[in-house]
Amino acid sequence: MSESNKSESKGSGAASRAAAATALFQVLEKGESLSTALPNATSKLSPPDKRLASSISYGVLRVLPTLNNLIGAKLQQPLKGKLKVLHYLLLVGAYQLYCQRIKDHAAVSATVEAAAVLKKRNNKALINGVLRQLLREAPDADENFERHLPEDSTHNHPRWLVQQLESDHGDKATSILRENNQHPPMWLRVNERQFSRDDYMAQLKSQGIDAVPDTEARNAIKLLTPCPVDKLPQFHDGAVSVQDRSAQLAADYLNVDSRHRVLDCCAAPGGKLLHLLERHSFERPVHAVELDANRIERINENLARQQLSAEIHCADAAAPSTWWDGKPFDRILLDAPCSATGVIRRHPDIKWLRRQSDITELAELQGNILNALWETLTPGGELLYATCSVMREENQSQIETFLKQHSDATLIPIEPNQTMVQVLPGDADGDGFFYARLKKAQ
Ligand SMILES: C[S@@+](CC[C@H](N)C(=O)[O-])C[C@H]1O[C@@H](n2cnc3c(N)ncnc32)[C@H](O)[C@@H]1O
Repeated sequence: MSESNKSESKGSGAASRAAAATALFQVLEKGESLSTALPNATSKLSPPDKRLASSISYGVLRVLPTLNNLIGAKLQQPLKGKLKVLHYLLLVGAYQLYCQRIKDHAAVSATVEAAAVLKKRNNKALINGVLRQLLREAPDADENFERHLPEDSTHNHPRWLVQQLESDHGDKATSILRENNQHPPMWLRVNERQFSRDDYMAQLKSQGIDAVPDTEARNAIKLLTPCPVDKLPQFHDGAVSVQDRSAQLAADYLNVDSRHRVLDCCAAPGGKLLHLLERHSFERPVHAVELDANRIERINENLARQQLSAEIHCADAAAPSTWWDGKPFDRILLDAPCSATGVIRRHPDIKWLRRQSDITELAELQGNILNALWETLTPGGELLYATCSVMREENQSQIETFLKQHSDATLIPIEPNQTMVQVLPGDADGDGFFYARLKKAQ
């Protein structure tokens, strides 16, 4: 390797650590979501450096309190103000040593160099000092490293969330907390217009990609190792999409056929909409409502990839007078905006961004949308209420309140003996989701 290549690779190692620290700073100090902060922080990095910055940032957010304890014990005083970003750089370093088990001097050097990338060259000695101490104490690769990590009694969750999960789920709270800290698998949805699931499984096998079918969601396949979508056979022709198996249950639970007039409410990025369109050749256009114009772009991209279409309204679902033509719908899917507490393993930033007060505010918003949509449903029609939340207030309590206020609404079972379905994170290796099916009296 030439001298210039050597310095480039050293520089890019530092750049990925600096980008991870910047993304973490934006999430934890500025309240940005990781899905916004990370692309901004890594925009100039090469694909491998992007992947490294991403795996470090996601990983740090999974075990944040544990790493904070580890760093806190090494610092004489907390890093504040303009130096705060260096606290996040230390977390990045500690994560590599303890959790990625990159117990190597090169990882430490790259993280120390990252201080310069962050324009904190004068503080390199501080980063070096703390990380060298951690390097000495971190376990060897074949040791049980977990016993070297400080205990965190809240399972690396904020206390309010632990308490709420215990109150809502009793004994199951511990397994939810544990699942939330796992790395989620990659699930695919096979487009049954193009392939049977068995045929697509065979395609994957021929490419050396190991996968298993889900036992319940009939289009769902779990990859045993995540892989870039470009490597998936005919991905760009719409043969498959990436979608968790629990989200795929919506298409079964909606109880829809091609004669129905259908509304997909709160539709972006269009995962469930596309699933419905792949399965049914509807006689009339499917309507979709979404408030966020930028996210509608995502629906349009997904429709274009699959060469499918829908009637899309950029509007507030809670105000039907602004988007509804007055013709009632036979089936409505309401995939309501929610706390996303069922998908923390995919979005660990949710643990730190969500506030307890958000839950009540979201429940109110969901209730408003649900009440407004009920007017647009035909007598005898059905509405499927869905969230990716595990909070009672957004789920069971929401539906119980609705039933009390609407004498023309009844719950119809989704599964035998189950009127409301709460899938918990990790059930069948899927995300946490809630479903309830409401029928309007004739
Ligand atoms: C859970 S996501 C929907 C996911 C989507 N159904 C899918 O399967 O890809 C909720 C969506 O609701 C949208 N939303 C939030 N408030 C809304 C409102 N008042 N009216 C319409 N859409 C809204 C959000 O912008 C977000 O895209």
